[in-house]
Amino acid sequence: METLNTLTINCGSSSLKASLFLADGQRINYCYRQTPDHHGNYHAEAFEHLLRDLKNSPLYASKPTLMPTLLIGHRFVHGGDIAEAARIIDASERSRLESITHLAPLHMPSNLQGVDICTQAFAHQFKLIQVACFDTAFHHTLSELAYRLPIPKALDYRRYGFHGLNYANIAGQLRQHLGTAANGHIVIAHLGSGASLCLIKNLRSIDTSMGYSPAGGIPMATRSGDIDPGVMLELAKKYDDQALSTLVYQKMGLLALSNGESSDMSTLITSNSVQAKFAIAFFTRQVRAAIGAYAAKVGGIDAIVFTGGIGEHSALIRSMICEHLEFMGFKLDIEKNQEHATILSNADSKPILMIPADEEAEIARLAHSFSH
Ligand SMILES: Nc1ncnc2c1ncn2[C@@H]1O[C@H](COP(=O)(O)OP(=O)(O)O)[C@@H](O)[C@H]1O
Ligand SMILES: CC(=O)OP(=O)(O)O
Ligand SMILES: [Mg+2]
Repeated sequence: METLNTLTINCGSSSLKASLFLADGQRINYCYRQTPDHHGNYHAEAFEHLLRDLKNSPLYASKPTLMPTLLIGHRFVHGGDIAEAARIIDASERSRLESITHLAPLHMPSNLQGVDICTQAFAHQFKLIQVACFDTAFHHTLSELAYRLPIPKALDYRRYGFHGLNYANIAGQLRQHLGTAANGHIVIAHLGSGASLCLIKNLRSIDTSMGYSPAGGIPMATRSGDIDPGVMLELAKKYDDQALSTLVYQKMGLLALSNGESSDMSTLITSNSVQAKFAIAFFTRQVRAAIGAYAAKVGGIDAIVFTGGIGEHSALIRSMICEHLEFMGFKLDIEKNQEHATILSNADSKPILMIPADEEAEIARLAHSFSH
């Protein structure tokens, strides 16, 4: 396969992460943070910073006579009903993606904007190949028991599941850490600004906490996760569509549980307030409950993997989640947990791992399949 310079773009709900994978094997990472409780177009400023930084990157270092090809892989949080992990972004794919934008309003508008910004910034200097890589694709292995919602089939809503690019990348690394045990029942807890869990078996998704949209599942920075449909019915009487969407995606979760103090976990951890402690206790209890539910569904789980900004960096949150999981055979090693080691568990515990999220590596791998 021809190796091309590849740029990956990943708009998270609190960040813009990009990586440049250069043809010579070099990798350069870029990360720009923003508060997730902004309205509307909140990745625009981050894109400006990225373009400025890319101007000074090795991408522009050589001056070839022919127009070089640049492969750009974009993380698209929602892929809709298609099973492919990635697609070339042509006019028809673009309009298909536009038609499902409302299903992930914190991500999809920025995902599409990223494509336009890249076209404007690079099309005059590079031959562009832009590829959409889908978070939903990893969950196409879910059985009907896992993807059906308890509503009439004719309504045609299902569980899609998200964070799949990171789950796929982690699944690809598990054999190296666990050997054949990697084929067991493993819960991956992706705890970032958006948060979800995935139960895998034979390295494939068999259940996941997010549902039809990335608003479902466990509570997140500003999203509630699953709540009583009766509450939604009451809220629908009080708010119009736009206000209700803003409430559900931007004003709930940790931000609401901490009575508005912060949606950011590291800020909550450093706070001494009662409401910050309450939000943390609520979050960790819900993550633990999701792990327990998966264990009960399949008769026990063999390993737990923490990933995502919180899962990677917070020893406190990991220890609060694992505190009551000893009965399932999971015990953290206090020192390894503090050191953020890859294997966090005690010698007499089932494996507990920490694997950094690297959606970019998976995006680059998928994009490369379109390089010729
Ligand atoms: N050292 C830390 N301790 C606790 N939380 C942290 C730490 N570092 C990052 N986080 C949290 O990780 C979250 C962001 O995770 P990330 O996966 O980067 O989000 P996203 O991809 O959705 O933008 C924020 O809540 C942030 O506070
Ligand atoms: C799907 C999702 O919520 O992604 P992120 O955690 O990057 O916001
Ligand atoms: Mg993310």
